[in-house]
Amino acid sequence: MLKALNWRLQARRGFATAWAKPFQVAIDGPAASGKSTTAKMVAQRLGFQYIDTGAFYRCITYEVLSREIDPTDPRNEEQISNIAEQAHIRLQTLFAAASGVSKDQDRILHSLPTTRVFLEEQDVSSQIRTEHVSQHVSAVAAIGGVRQAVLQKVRSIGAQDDARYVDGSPDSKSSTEGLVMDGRDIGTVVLPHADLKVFLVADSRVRAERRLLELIKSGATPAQEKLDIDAVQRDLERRDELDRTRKVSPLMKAKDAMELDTSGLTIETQVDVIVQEVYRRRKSAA
Ligand SMILES: Nc1ncnc2c1ncn2[C@@H]1O[C@H](COP(=O)(O)OP(=O)(O)O)[C@@H](O)[C@H]1O
Ligand SMILES: Nc1ccn([C@H]2C[C@H](O)[C@@H](COP(=O)(O)OP(=O)(O)O)O2)c(=O)n1
Repeated sequence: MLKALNWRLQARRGFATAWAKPFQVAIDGPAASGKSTTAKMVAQRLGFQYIDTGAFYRCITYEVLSREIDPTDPRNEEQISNIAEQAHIRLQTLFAAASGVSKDQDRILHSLPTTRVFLEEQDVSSQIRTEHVSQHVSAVAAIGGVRQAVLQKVRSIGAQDDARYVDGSPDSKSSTEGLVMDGRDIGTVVLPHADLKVFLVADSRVRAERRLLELIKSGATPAQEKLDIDAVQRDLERRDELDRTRKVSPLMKAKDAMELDTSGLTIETQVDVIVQEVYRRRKSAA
């Protein structure tokens, strides 16, 4: 009843002002399945806010490694949890000018929104994406105290009651209309009542090829990073195993999530499937 009234109001006043609770899209899945690329594009197409929860775990890992603390030693768990609790992390997503719908993968990637990540107001966007951080992040993310601290930080963004962490896009309506959040436990723990839950999967060889291409494009030559396709695939599978088997909020598909295998899909198609599903659910809730 209340929902129907809201949707009628929406028709008259526009989506941004009518719906008090933003439409929540939760995207989970294993490493390099396409979560962040898809989530950013969905957010851009719908004018929604985008929150990369993996960035929080990466920032904490970066800080832990900078202090030369071993994240795999259980004796360090309390110290690492304290670092997580005290860390001030802020995301700033900059949306590109409306690019319309394109089928050209390079053009699509070029017009992707960019997320800058600040740790204690220092821009650490590139430092948190190194292989060194990637190799240790699953161990840090498995610590209960770290998950508790990150959960608190990202939930407060999801509830829209703390603007400190996300500056949002230059388009202010994006933070009120809806929200796309990606990670490992968004549909199961962070946003259990999300309006749409998506679980992205892809063959591990395909994911390794994509990740390798991404690393090469970012300037890391295979020789520098000692990378080859088998090593990248092994590392992705090792991280997935750690993420799936940890005790606290492991990576898993929520019962009510829609599974999407991106192995044979173009980026444009996977974005389109989700955007159409958001439209369909909005319509049926009206
Ligand atoms: N359908 C697709 N076809 C080709 N490349 C893709 C596809 N989906 C994602 N990618 C690429 O794969 C890489 C990993 O995607 P990303 O979104 O970073 O994954 P995740 O956030 O799940 O780790 C990126 O370089 C991205 O551009
Ligand atoms: N909600 C989340 C998000 C990320 N994590 C963990 C698991 C991942 O190994 C790391 C990094 O996540 P991120 O999404 O940045 O990693 P990939 O881009 O998929 O390689 O953080 C998590 O446990 N829960």
